[in-house]
Amino acid sequence: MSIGNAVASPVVLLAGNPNVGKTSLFNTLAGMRAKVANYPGITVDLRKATLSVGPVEGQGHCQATHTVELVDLPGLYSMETASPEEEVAARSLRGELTGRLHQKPDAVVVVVDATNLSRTLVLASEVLELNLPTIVAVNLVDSAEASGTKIDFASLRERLDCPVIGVSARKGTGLSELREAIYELTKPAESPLPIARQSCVAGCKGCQFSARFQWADELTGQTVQPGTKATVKMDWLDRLLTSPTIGLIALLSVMLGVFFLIFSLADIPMGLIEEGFGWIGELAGGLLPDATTSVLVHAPLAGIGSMAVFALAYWLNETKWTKWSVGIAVATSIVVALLPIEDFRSLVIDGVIGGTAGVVVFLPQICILFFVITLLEDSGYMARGAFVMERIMRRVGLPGKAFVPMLSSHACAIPGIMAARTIENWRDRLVTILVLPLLTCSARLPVYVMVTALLFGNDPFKASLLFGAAYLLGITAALTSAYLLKKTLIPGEAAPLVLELPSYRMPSLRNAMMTTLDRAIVFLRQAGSVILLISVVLWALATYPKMPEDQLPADELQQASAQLEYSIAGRVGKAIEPVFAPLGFDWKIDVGIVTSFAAREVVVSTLSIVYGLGEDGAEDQDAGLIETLRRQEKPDGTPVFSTATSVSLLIFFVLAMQCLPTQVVTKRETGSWKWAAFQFGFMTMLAYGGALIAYQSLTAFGF
Ligand SMILES: Nc1nc2c(ncn2[C@@H]2O[C@H](COP(=O)(O)OP(=O)(O)OP(=O)(O)O)[C@@H](O)[C@H]2O)c(=O)[nH]1
Ligand SMILES: [Mg+2]
Repeated sequence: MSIGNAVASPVVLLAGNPNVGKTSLFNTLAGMRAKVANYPGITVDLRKATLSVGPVEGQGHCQATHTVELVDLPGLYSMETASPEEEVAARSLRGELTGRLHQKPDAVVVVVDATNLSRTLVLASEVLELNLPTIVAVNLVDSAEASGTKIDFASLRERLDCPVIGVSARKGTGLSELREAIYELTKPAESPLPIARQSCVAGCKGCQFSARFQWADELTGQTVQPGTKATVKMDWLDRLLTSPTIGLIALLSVMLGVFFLIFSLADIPMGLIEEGFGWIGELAGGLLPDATTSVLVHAPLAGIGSMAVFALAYWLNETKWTKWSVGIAVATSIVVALLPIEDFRSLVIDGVIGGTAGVVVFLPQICILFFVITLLEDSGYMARGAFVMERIMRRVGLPGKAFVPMLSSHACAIPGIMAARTIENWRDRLVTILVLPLLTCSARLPVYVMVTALLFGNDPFKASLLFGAAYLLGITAALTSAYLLKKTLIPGEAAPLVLELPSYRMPSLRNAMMTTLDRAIVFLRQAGSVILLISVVLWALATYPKMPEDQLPADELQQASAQLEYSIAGRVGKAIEPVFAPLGFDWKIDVGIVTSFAAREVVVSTLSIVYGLGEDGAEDQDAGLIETLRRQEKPDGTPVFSTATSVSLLIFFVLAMQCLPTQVVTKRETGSWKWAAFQFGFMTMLAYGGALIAYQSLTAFGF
């Protein structure tokens, strides 16, 4: 333990080759939920957790006596590294990253793969030579056992001269022993003996690498008895799945299957959520103060309610209560308290409930998507997909290593852009970062579902085809943009992928459920904070200023929409109408386009507020967003959401850069606002151009 910093817990590093299960072990040991998948290069930065350790007592339970800081490192193949994330791991091991960790490492757990000991022990030999207190954790013993492999742990322990423990991060075996071993190495000792291990490559100059491989091979030969139940040979399957044509067809079919599943399974839960919100709306309508309530009752009630909503949104978004945020909350609450009763009812029913309901109904689709994708990733299939895509990616000048960032960007561009750190070459990395936000992230899902439901409400097959087409458009746009960037602004050859195919592993249901839960929480948090607040602001913009009584049209059915046009949102929408008219958008859609530049999902809530307010009678809310949108007509009596307009809207949302947080991360990772601005510019142009072409050609053909 470092001297002079007596309170800090000992630092224990989890190191090892990529894909040996370090993060899985970290998650099970410390109860964390860091991202895990069956291909290398998932973890790209340090992650820390507190772990209680102690001796094993009685029933094999670990008696916690002190805590250590457990650090999950990115995987690395060797201490002599090339890529930035491997560098992070190597420097942490050498104790050079003391700025990020409290202190130099006190102990290391080298994780090796029981099903591939000879390869994964190579790094262990390098780590052991750092002469730190070290434990070798042989992970995946469940898989090794299943194939009948026998490992002589006692012999390994003796030859490596350090504790060697067989563990399974998946099944939880060996974890108490591992905790105890960590405890033994980190407990305060009177006068720790310096460690001086012998190098397995001593006396070998210039042949270090091959000498290490030879050493690891020999050691494995002496201590491992290969399984008699030879592992199921999947070579033929891999040949098919990684072949250029069949592999691509397989990948497309798998994805189409996933979308079909989304549409056929999400219907019922989506209906339930919609009904639930309808019911909440009715309940609120009944409970809220009405014209008969005294202002003395209504005003304080409204003020307190508003404060409660702010508290919820701040809490969900982990916003600190600063002078500013308290000021905004108090000021808004006072305004809300002073609202006329009718406006207050509309704020709650149309703004708060309508705005969040519009987005939350898409939760089932997001859950199903992440559940299935996580299972696919964990099984090892996605790594085969990587091989297929790699050929195409290399042709357009993207490095093979861009696959993982591209795959993560299908959840959210932010972790995708961070994952691009695995790409060594700066130009390659820059191009990858610039095109990643073109891939379909989960925030686009609500828009995709809305449009597909508008067009093919009752046909899950056609809906999944259109959905797939939107994904494909994103991928094609990303690849084409990368190609063009490589040809013009940022030239250079792309490095090929040197990825070995991970073996198929049984996907972990628990992992899939946890990932799904995480994504659901992120989504709901966003709905309950950012989207809720934007919805309220938007409601205000779409409600005020009020049209003077004497100007309201006599026909009651036209009053609401006249009032909407008179509001600030209406005026802005009308002002920019000429800009978007060639794309087939009316001014109400334009309001949605403008608000969604902060966050894409907002367009859905905007449309439900704008069209909800524009229709007479707020009671219409519980008809559901899709029904409301379908009913909308242009002055000439044709539907607003015609095929051409719907497709154009979809294309706009596939291609547009509408996410402030992503822009901030692009700036951080590229070191300059210039690239973030460039990204915004080219994507917006692409979106406008794509939607324009689609709308104009579809209308020309009479759609
Ligand atoms: N059967 C089995 N699978 C495991 C075990 N531990 C991890 N896995 C699987 O192995 C794969 C890789 O796990 P990760 O924890 O992401 O590996 P990692 O070492 O952190 O990988 P990088 O971060 O890419 O270096 C995942 O598919 C896990 O589900 C285990 O004990 N048994
Ligand atoms: Mg990891």
